[in-house]
Amino acid sequence: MLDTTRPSEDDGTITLSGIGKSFGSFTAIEHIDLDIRGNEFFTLLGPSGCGKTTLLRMLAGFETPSRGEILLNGRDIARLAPNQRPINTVFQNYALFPHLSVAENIGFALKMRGKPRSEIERTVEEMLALVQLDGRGGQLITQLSGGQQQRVALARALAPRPAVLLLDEPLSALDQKLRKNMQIELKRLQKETGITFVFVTHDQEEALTMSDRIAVLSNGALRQVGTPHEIYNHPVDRFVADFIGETNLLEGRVVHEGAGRVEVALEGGVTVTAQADRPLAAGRAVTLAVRPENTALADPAPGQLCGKIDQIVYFGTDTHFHLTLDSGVPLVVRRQNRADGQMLPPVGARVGVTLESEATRILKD
Ligand SMILES: Nc1ncnc2c1ncn2[C@@H]1O[C@H](COP(=O)(O)OP(=O)(O)OP(=O)(O)O)[C@@H](O)[C@H]1O
Repeated sequence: MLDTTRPSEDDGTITLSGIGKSFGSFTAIEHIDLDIRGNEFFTLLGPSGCGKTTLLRMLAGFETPSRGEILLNGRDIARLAPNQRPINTVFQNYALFPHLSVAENIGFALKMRGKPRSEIERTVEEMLALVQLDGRGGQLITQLSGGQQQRVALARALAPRPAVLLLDEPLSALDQKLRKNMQIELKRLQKETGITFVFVTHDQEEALTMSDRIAVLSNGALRQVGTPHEIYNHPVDRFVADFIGETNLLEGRVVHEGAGRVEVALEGGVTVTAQADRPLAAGRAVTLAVRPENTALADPAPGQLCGKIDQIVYFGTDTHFHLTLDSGVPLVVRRQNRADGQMLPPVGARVGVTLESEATRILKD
C-alpha cells in the first residue's frame, strides 16, 4: 500500500561533517563525522549526558550546530528551521493533542499544510492500518492506553512521509512487555515505510535488537560505529566493551611480538591466547576483553586460570558464576542451563576457567 510512496535508495541519507555544539564554554558535542544511510535503522547509543539528544535536536533543527555541516540527500540543512526539513520527531512523552481525536492528531500536519480533505482522510486510514489501530480514528487520545498513544504518535510523525524519522527514547515510558512488542513493531514500521529512522536510547539491549547500525557515544564523541554484531563482538575500546553487554577485562603483557593470535601473560602468570587486530610488541601492556558466554568452568589445573566462586546467580536460561581469580581479579562465567539436572560447583569451590581464544580480544587502549 505504501510502496508507491516508498523513498528511493538515496533518500534519507544524512552526512554529518565536523559537527560540534557548545553551550557557552561547555562542549556538548566535540567533532562528529558520521554517515547515516538511506532506509537505515540507525541508533545513537550512550550513557546519560553523552550528547545523544543534542545531536538529535541538531538533526531536527531545534538546536543550531556551533560548527560543521549537516547534509540531507547532499543538501546542507544545518540552518533550516525544523518545519523546513523533511524530518519528523517522535518524543518520549508523545506530545499528542489531548483535545483532538486520534484521526485529527494523525492528520494534523497534513491539515496545517493545506492538503485536501480527501487526501488527509486517505492517509489517516493508511496510517491507522500501518500502526494497527484500524477503526480507532474517532476515539479521543485520553481513551487510549500508553502503548496505543505511542502508536498514534508514530502514525502522526509518519503521516507527512518524512525522509527521516527521529525517535528520542520513544519507548521509555512503556512497561517491559509492551516495550518489547513496540521494539518489534518499530522495526517493522521502519522496514515497511523505508524511511530512515534515527533512534536514541541509552539501553544497549534495545540498540542491539533493533538497529541496522549503532553509533556509540561518550562525552560528546563517537567511540565506534558498526552493526550490532561488530559492536558486540569487536568493541574497539574499553568504554564500548564495558558499555555494551557484560564483559570481563583482564590486564596482561604480550609474550611474543605479533598480530592475529597473540599470547598474553596475565597478572598472576597464566598465559592465554587472544586476538589482536594490529601488530603488538613483546612486553607491551594490554587489556583483554572476553564475554561471560565465551568462558567456561573447568577442573582447576596448573598453568590455567583458577579462582574461587563468590556468588552464583540463576537466570532461568543460564547461570552466572562470579569468581575471584587467584590474581585477585573478578571474572564472570556464564553457563547455559540444561534440563538434565547438571551438577554445578557450589559457592566457595575452587574452579578452573577457560577462555575461548577466538572471542578473547585485545582492546585498543
Ligand atoms: N541547552 C543546554 N545548555 C547547556 N548545557 C546543555 C544544554 N543542553 C544539553 N546540555 C548539556 O550537554 C550534555 C549532553 O546532553 P544531552 O541531553 O545531549 O545528553 P543525552 O546523551 O541525551 O543524555 P540523556 O540520556 O540523559 O538525555 C549534558 O552535559 C547536558 O547537560
